Amino acid sequence: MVASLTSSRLTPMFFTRYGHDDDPLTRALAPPPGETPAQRADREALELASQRRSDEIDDELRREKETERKKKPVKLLLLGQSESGKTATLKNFQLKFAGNEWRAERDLWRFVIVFNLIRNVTDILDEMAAYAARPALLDGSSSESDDASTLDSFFTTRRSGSPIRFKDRHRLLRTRLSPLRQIQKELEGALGNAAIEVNGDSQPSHKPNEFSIIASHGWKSAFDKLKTLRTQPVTESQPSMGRLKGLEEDILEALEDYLEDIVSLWNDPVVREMLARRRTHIEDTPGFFLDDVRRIARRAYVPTDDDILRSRLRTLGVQEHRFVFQEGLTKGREWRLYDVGGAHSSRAAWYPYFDDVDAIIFLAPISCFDEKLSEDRRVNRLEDSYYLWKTICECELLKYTQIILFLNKCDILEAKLERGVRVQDYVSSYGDRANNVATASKYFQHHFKELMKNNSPSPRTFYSHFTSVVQKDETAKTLAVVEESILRDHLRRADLM
Ligand SMILES: Nc1nc2c(ncn2[C@@H]2O[C@H](COP(=O)(O)OP(=O)(O)OP(=O)(O)O)[C@@H](O)[C@H]2O)c(=O)[nH]1
Ligand SMILES: [Mg+2]
Repeated sequence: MVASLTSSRLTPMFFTRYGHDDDPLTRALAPPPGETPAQRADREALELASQRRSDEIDDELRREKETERKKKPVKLLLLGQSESGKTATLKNFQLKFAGNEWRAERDLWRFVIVFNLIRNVTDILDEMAAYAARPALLDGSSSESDDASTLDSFFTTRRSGSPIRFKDRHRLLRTRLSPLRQIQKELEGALGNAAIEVNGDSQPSHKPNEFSIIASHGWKSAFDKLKTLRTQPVTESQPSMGRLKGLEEDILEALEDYLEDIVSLWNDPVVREMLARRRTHIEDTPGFFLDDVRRIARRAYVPTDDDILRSRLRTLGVQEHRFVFQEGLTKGREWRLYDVGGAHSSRAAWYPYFDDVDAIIFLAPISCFDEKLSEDRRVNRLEDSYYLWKTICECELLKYTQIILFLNKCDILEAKLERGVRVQDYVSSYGDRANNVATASKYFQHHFKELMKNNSPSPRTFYSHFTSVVQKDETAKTLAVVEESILRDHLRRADLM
């Protein structure tokens, strides 16, 4: 190198000032004057030995760096509005990559599933009561006066001139099933704040501080609480500790006692008609288990993977889940998944996590084009997803972070369109495109892609997947692709550091 520089570029002046003989380093490295052949051999042997040692140290440093690189946890943030499927995606990660933890928690999910089932029942009872209170409004004729206003007598209403009449059996069902409300309350107490859904403007009265970092609310903390309650001995000073055992027994007895009534309520044509008139698609709501009541209301019931994926416990604040992957490309490596609460009140807690994540999975439920946010009934859910997506794409702090979009709830979208709900009635720009799942999902995907392109601070790749994250086999395939893509970025980042 020096030779070529010497011949082609350096000036005579350079040689005058920095000639080899004058260079201090050259002088220091030069053999001592008058060195004998034996001294020279000793010196060269010494130099060789120190070179070998230096190479060994370099190798050691390289190995240490490689080990560090392999050990560095992969950090993944799950974002999206409430009920978009973030926690369900996290469950799929655990199911596919960390089966031991998944199996260890299986029996605890029973509490959540039974809680969801009981809430399905009390939701129907609430709908009946609400309908009884305001039947005329619901049929679009506010002037209509009905001949009954309470469920205790009967209620009637009119649609296409045909009255609905609730009979004594409905009153009886309502009375007999009302003790389930107490069990629901106790389960809410055992599972914590995550069990309390926000509806409309109403907030839970004991609303927690949702802005704390790693807020202790969600499935993880609910299960920690259950585990403690389950293992603690009953003592007089701590009578509450034995409550879980008592609660478990109460639940099992109640489910056996009320099984036939629950089935009757759900299969009753008059109740179904009332739900239809109230436009309450209870079968599309999160944590719907009424079709499985005979399977679930048994002592021997063990939750299946599908049941767990379909169960619902909302997340508040941000929850960190650490798994050492037992499968996949990153087997042996720790992943830290941050599952956030998607409701408006939880969103301020997201920001501190943007700084140091390898990737984001953004969940956009595309079935919800005709729905409103539960925490703010004025806001269309699809519009809210677009808005959130745009905010994430334009964030400077996330400029170099890989963002993967899951266009989720495709199964519900398909069912909805087959039921005759028309996208164009809610999304005017949809025009007269075909009202089927393939066309609609592509249309929504295009909109998300455009938002990313137009709002990212610098060009980035648009990664997207059509998902129904309650379908575990399909989701497992998607997650394998996602794992590879995140790992690639993660290693690139680790190399840069
Ligand atoms: N049918 C269907 N249900 C889904 C899908 N994704 C999620 N769900 C269900 O929707 C409900 C809500 O999902 P979660 O994963 O709890 O939603 P989240 O985004 O974590 O909601 P927050 O914790 O409130 O922010 C659960 O009962 C899920 O089982 C889907 O693709 N299809
Ligand atoms: Mg959640």
